[in-house]
Parts: sequence; C-alpha cells; structure tokens
Amino acid sequence: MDIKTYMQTVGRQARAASRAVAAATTDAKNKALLAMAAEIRARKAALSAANQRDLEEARANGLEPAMIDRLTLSEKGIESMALGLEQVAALPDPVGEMTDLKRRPSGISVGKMRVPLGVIGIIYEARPNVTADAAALCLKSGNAAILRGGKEALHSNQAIAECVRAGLAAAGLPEAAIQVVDTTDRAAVGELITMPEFVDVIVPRGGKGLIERISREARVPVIKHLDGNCHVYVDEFADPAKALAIVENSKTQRYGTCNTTESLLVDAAVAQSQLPAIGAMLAGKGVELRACPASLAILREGGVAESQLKEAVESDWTEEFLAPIIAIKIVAGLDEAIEHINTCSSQHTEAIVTENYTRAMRFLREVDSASVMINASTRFADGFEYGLGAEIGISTDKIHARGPVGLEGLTSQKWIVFGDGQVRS
Ligand SMILES: NC(=O)C1=CN([C@@H]2O[C@H](COP(=O)(O)OP(=O)(O)OC[C@H]3O[C@@H](n4cnc5c(N)ncnc54)[C@H](OP(=O)(O)O)[C@@H]3O)[C@@H](O)[C@H]2O)C=CC1
Ligand SMILES: N[C@@H](CCC(=O)OP(=O)(O)O)C(=O)O
Repeated sequence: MDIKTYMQTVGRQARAASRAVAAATTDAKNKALLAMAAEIRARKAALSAANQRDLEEARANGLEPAMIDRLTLSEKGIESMALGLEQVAALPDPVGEMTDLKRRPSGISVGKMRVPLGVIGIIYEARPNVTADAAALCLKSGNAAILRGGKEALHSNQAIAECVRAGLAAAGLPEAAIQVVDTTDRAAVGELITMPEFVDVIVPRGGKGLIERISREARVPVIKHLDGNCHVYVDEFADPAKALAIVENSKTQRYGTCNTTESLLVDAAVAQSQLPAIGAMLAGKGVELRACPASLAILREGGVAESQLKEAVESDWTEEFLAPIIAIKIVAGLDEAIEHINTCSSQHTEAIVTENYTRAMRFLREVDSASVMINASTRFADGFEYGLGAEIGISTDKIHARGPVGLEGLTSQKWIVFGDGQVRS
C-alpha cells in the first residue's frame, strides 16, 4: 500500500473510532487505561527487547547522548509508563463537564460543555514514553489519536502500541482509537498534516525542521509544541545561593529536554560577584560556556579553563543546544534582560532570580513566554510538576493552549442552552 492510501486508511479509521471514544463512558476509558498499564507490565521483557533493538541501531548511527537518553526505556521507565497510565485513569474525566450556566433575561440558561477535539495527530521525537502518555491523554479526553513518533523509536513504539491496542480491546473500545504509524517515511507526516477531513488538530513536538514543514504544508489546525530556548536571568537582587542552584538545575539536570535552560543572563551589577561561582559550577560539570566578551573576561579571571570557554556568536542567543553548552550574556539590567528574552527566546519558559518583588512582577508581566517563573528552575515546566497529572507536551503556541498541555488542553468547550419553549422576540 502506498503511503497516501495507508494514511487515508488510518485517518478514516480514526475518524470512525473518534465517535465511539467521544461517547465512551468514563468507566470504559479507565478500564482501557488500566488494562494498558497491566499489558505494559506483563510485556516488560518484550518492551525492553524492542527498545534494545532501537538503541543498538541508534548507537550504530552515532545518535547523540541526549537523544540516547530520551530513547532509552529502562525498567524504571517502563514502570513509569504503567504508572502514568494509572495516574491518567485516576484523573477526573473532563468530557461532558458543564460550567458557567447563567440564566438570561429571556429565560434560557446558557453555559458551556467540555467536549473532545476529535482526531488528534501527534508528531513527536524519539521518546517512547510519549507514545503511552499521548495514548492515555487522548483517550481520557475522548479523542482518537494518530501517533507518529521519531524514527529511532520505531520498534519501541510498535511494542507499546500492542499494549495500547490490547487495553482498548479489553474495554470494548475500537483499537483504531489510538493508532501508531508504523512507517518511518516522512511522507506519512506530509499526509497527516494535510487531511482535515480525518484529523482535527495536529500537535507537532519537535525542532526547527519540523516547524518549517508544518508552517509550509499544514492544512489542519496546529498546536505547536516546539523548541525551548529557555533563559535564566540572574537579577541585581538575586540571592547567590538560589541563583547557583537554579542555574545548575535548569541547565544540567537533563540536557536534552525542551525546558532546559540554554541562555543565562546576568545583571552587570552582580556579574563580578556571582558569575565566577556559576561559571565554575557549570565548567565543573563539563558545560561549554559561550560567553559575551564581558562575561568571558570574568569567567577567565575566575579560573574557567580556556578549553571550556568560547566567545558567543550572534546565533548562540537563539540556539537550542540540547547539550552541555550554555550561552552567557551580561545585561545592563531588567529592561535589557526582558528585551533580550522577548527577542531571542522561543517563548517556552523563562525564569528570573531575584528577591525584589517589583522586578519579579515586571518580569512576570512583560516576558512573553508560555511559562514565566520567579526563583525556580525552568525544568519545572512540565505537566506532572504543574499538577496536570500528565502532559501531551509543552505548547509554544499562544492560542487554545499555552505551556504544559494536559487533559483540558485536548478538549474545547461548546455552548449549551437549556430552554423551556422560549422563542426570541
Ligand atoms: N515543546 C515540547 O513539548 C517539546 C519540544 N521538543 C523539541 O523537539 C526537539 C528535539 O527533538 P528532535 O527529535 O531533535 O526533533 P525533530 O524535530 O528532529 O523530530 C521530532 C519529530 O518530527 C519529525 N520531523 C522532523 N522534521 C521533519 C520533517 N521535515 N518532515 C517530517 N517530519 C519531521 C521527526 O521525524 P524523524 O523521526 O523522521 O526525524 C520526529 O518524529 C527540540 O527542539 C525540543 O525542544 C521535544 C519534545 C517536546
Ligand atoms: N515533560 C518533560 C519536558 C517536555 C519534553 O517532553 O521534552 P523533551 O525531553 O524535549 O521531549 C520533562 O521535563 O520531563
């Protein structure tokens, strides 16, 4: 079957299944989710074997350590997937929730009902746990899903898809409710984003190449979950211990995630006093420092080895390194920090370190990103950490859903009207 015919078949099946899933009871959806979790535990060995196959191919192809980290499904990772499915089962069902009912002078009552979006197409990186997370969230929110994971994770994703299908079948729900595309041919992505008759919304999780293709070709509405060029700004009134801990966690806890900090801005007033300790900490962890001339001088004086220092070039301010590399710039103050962030960031997540309330509140109001934080690590930008139970990803879009997207972000609200024979005069 050619790719077009294959994707049209997938789309048609998803559309048909979406109606059944939208009408499914909470009990049926939860039963499916719990059965999927049980299948994942029961098929642990098969999942590990499939993942090993992916890892071997990835290593042979020279995949970078951060990507290998994402691709790896450890025993703990497999258990986390099962727990994630159980956690989503335990979350309240958003579908059918009625809110904002108000009686109008005409006698009708007007309110809103939360409803699924329909069929959601998700294109995501080579991170197998996303397959289980996305399946869980789409199902619980009453949507059908077509999942297209990164090519390096093909075998892991297919093994997870088997667990998902078995769970759906155990609850009497159509297996086509969650379909995992079984080809790595990118032509399938091209089809997925151009079939509005079968797909209601596309969630692309990825970097620049994906962004370009989606903006050029998509004919289906998109909720972008794109790159994270996240910043930490160490303000003149920063507590040095907090600044050190926040930069360390934001940059070095995991290098490959989209909420990892890629640029550090330091207020000139505290650059001499705070940058040497921050620079030594980062250098001690093997991070390459791409610094502006002023910060370069301070870092050199502070004893950072030449091998770990580089003068920053213009493109470093907009780069998402996803690696032990950080761009460092000394700024004249809060205004310059906000201006730099609003010009260079990807509007994902930014943090200020300060003890000054007025400055913190200005940062919150004026920085135009999906998550803006005071005295906290950018790594907190995550659905679990925000209490959503789980996340489909982190939206860098401005409309419909911004920041970590959970169940609610996968639904919309329709107006509902209760009358008793009223007519409009
Ligand atoms: N905001 C968020 O929630 C998230 C953002 N990200 C971002 O993703 C990026 C890292 O992941 P990475 O794997 O490198 O991202 P990529 O953009 O390379 O890949 C992500 C997915 O998009 C597909 N893709 C990429 N380019 C194209 C194209 N031109 N046509 C069709 N499909 C394409 C890939 O397919 P293939 O496998 O064929 O390469 C893969 O399935 C980072 O920028 C990170 O910040 C990641 C996760 C979540
Ligand atoms: N939820 C993630 C961040 C979002 C995400 O999935 O990012 P990525 O690791 O780039 O695929 C986390 O902090 O664990």
